[in-house]
Amino acid sequence: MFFCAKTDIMAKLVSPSMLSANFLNLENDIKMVNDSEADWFHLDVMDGMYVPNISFGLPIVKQINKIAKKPLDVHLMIAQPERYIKDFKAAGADILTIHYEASTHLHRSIQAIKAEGMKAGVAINPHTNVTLLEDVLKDIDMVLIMSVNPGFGGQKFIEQSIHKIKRLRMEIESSGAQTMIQVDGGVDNTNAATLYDAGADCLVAGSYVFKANDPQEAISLLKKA
Ligand SMILES: O=C(CO)[C@@H](O)[C@H](O)COP(=O)(O)O
Ligand SMILES: [Fe+2]
Repeated sequence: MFFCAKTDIMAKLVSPSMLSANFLNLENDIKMVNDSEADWFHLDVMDGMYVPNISFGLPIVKQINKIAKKPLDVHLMIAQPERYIKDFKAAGADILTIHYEASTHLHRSIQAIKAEGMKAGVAINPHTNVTLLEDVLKDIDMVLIMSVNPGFGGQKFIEQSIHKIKRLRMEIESSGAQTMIQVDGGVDNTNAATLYDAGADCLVAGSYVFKANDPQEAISLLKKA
């Protein structure tokens, strides 16, 4: 399943974050995700400016795209993301998520992502109120609620995020938008069911999946939560 509207079917998607994969043997982890119940590949691009960490960029996304058999869900944690929309399309991104806080002309950037034929996502940090997205909700395919501060894997889930998911779900339903809700940061088998119940459609999990003895089983547990 690529995208599905909440109103059609209860979506329970899982997008493993490759930030926690083994970069000495990335091919092995890509194949593991290909053969798992995961829906997408979550690729965290960090620039050391918008967030304090540097992860990977276009060359790695291009390589992953060569063998990934599922959509590439690219989470851009970079300043002025509008500069790279065409490049990430060329690298193979299917869903391109940019940060509300990093975008001066958010509406224009959303249109540019869609004009390239990608699904458009907007991410919000823990301090950003979901109501700020009211005027673009119908224009975007997905809202990514950061449940940790962006920049690193392996952080503790921020409980207030559950309230934000519920509030955003209510806003989406009352506006008639078809926007999906993705939750990213500190997700594991102890909070997955609560997040889906609160209104999440897609869970991102990095360390929970890749530190598990059996990563495919960890993905299945999230799908079944
Ligand atoms: O965007 C980010 C971090 O900025 C995430 O996608 C993390 O990579 C998720 O990692 P875990 O919290 O699941 O370990
Ligand atoms: Fe992410």
